[in-house]
Formats: sequence, C-alpha cells, structure tokens
Amino acid sequence: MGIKETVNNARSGWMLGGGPDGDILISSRIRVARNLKGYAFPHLLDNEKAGQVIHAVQLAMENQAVKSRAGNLEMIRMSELTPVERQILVEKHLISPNLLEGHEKKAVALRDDEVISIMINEEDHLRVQCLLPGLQLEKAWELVNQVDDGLEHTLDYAFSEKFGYLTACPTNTGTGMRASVMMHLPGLVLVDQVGAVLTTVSKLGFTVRGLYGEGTEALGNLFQLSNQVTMGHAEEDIITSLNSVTGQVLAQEREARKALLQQRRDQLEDKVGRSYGILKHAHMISSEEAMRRLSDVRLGVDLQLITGPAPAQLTELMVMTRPAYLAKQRNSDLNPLERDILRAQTIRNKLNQGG
Ligand SMILES: Nc1ncnc2c1ncn2[C@@H]1O[C@H](COP(=O)(O)OP(=O)(O)OP(=O)(O)O)[C@@H](O)[C@H]1O
Repeated sequence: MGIKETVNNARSGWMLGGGPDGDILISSRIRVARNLKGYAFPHLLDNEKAGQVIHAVQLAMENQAVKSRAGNLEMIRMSELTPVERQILVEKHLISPNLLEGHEKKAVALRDDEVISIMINEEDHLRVQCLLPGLQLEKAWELVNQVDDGLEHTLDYAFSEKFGYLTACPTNTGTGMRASVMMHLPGLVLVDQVGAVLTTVSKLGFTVRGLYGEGTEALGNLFQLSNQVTMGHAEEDIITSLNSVTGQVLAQEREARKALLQQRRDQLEDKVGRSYGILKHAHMISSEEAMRRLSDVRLGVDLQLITGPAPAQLTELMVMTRPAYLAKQRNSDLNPLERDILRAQTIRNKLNQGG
C-alpha cells in the first residue's frame, strides 16, 4: 500500500485493540527526540537546510540496518499532502499538530501498518514514534530502539556525554524519550474522581494531556499520561514508573466501574442505551456529542451491558468522524451542518452493519 492510501485508510495498527488491558488502555506510545550534529534546531533552519535534514533521514531509512529492524518505511514531504490529508494524520495520532506548521520544511515517514512513524523537522530533527494497542510500553520501546539504532548507523546525532541527546526543548534533553498511555476513564469521570486522580498523577511527575497531546482537551473521556522529565532517568526506569502509575489509575477506574454497577446500574444502563440508540439513529451529530456517546457505548460494551460493536470499531469511528476524515470522504470542504449530517450517517452505517 502506498503512503497516500495508508493516510486515507481510517484504521491504523494501534486501533485494532486486543492489547493488554485493552478495555481501558487504548494505546501505548513511545517517542524519542533526536537531532543531527551540525544543523541548527528545526525552528532556526531555512528551507535549504531543512531539505538537507530530510534528505539525510531518507538515506538513513534506505539503509539495510533500518530496513531489517523496522521494515519498509515510506517518506513523504508534508507539502506533497493536501491540507486535509495532513490533518487526517493528526486525527490518526500519527503526527502531532506541530508538524502542520511550516509544513514546507517537514516530512513524515510511515511503516504501512502505521505502528512506526518518524516526524522530520518537528520540534526536533527526528521524532521516532511507535504506537501499539493496549499497555505495551516495553514492546513499543523495543521497536523504537531498534529503529533508532538502525538510523544511528548512518546519522550523526547531537549527543553530549554530560547531558545525553540534545534537543530543542531542554525538557526533552537526556534520553529524549516520552512514554505515554492513552486511557479511557469514563468510570472515574462519572464518580467525579477523575480530577483528584489526575492531580495525584501530576504530583508524581507525570503530565496529563488531552486527546491530541499537548494543549488539547480530553474528548470522549480519553486522557494521555506521559513522563514530564527525561534527563537523569534511564529509559527503562521511565517505563517502569509509567507502568506503575498506569496500573494504579487502571485499578481506580476498575473500582469506579464496579461501584457504578453496584450502586447506579439502572442509570448506567439507561445512559449507555440512550447513547447507543442515538448513535444508531441520529441524522445529525456534532463531533463533541459523537465522542461522548461513543465513550458511553464503549463503557457499555466493556461492562457487558450491551452486546454491541467491537471496541476496535469504536476507536475507528473516533477517527472516521473527525472533520478532516469526513471532508476526505466527500472530497470537498464541508460546512458544519453538512459535517454533522455525514458524521451521523457514517456512524449509522458502521453500527448498523454490525461486527
Ligand atoms: N498513548 C497515545 N496513544 C495515541 N496517541 C498518542 C498517545 N500519546 C501521544 N499521542 C499523540 O502523539 C501526538 C504528540 O503528543 P504530545 O504532544 O503529548 O507529545 P510529544 O509531541 O511527543 O511531546 P512534546 O510535547 O514534548 O513535544 C499527539 O497527536 C497525541 O495525540
């Protein structure tokens, strides 16, 4: 499959579900930030130098050392994608919103299952990421590490014995690693405990972010937890402590769900049933409402209150109902009303076709 088709396919490897604790833990992500020696950081690069960085990464990717570890990665410059296609990559979590700015200097490389992606000239020259379903931080780290080692065969990274990998923002200096999990926490939201739990998580040195990472809001009860600091900690330690915090939040979410089932089962069944009904029959729905209702249905499926769509289908719908993906379906810009109509139709089709 060519990269253009990959981009336009709603499903990515990480959405297939079935990973460990996959009912609550939607996905695990590891990314490392790397820079090339001899080049200014991306925000200071002119077009020519930015092009040289892209070219150097392209050559490194073609090296057997990378191919044997990462499989085939295909690179495309952001300027070769339409604005809608670029936005779809954000909606699928394959690139961060930052890669959209100044896109003529930027590129992305993807493996065809989209489990591995490399952003070029984002905040750093390279951001190598691996996204997997469920709680699989170790596996994600193993894959990123392999790709990174392969790239290092050809690329000369900016590295200091004292500080570690040098990065544009000092918070990334050191390992350059951010480990993160995306969790679905409707139970904690419903028992009004999510604020308290996430404040504790922040005090333990972890950041809580919304659906699209830094500076975005938590739609559909989805929260991203990640490490704040990378310097002075080995990669394995970062993963161990994130695993431990994640385990605690998981346990609290399970407790909240249990309490809801024991104390508010009727209300819960009503909430889930209404949302499922609306999603299956509505003819217009906003993006915010769709995310909220999909979250209710996912909770209902997890708690076996309804036998409905597979969780992977619900994750896919979260992408298929975002604005850029809808625009792509019609091959034209849509006004808000047209979008709400197409969104409802997309959801009806998916849920009524079953499985
Ligand atoms: N566990 C996860 N599952 C799915 N997507 C994720 C996950 N963690 C992060 N992402 C996505 O990765 C992108 C970047 O996230 P974020 O801004 O948190 O980190 P970053 O860009 O790596 O770090 P920094 O802010 O240090 O530059 C966003 O699109 C976000 O939705």
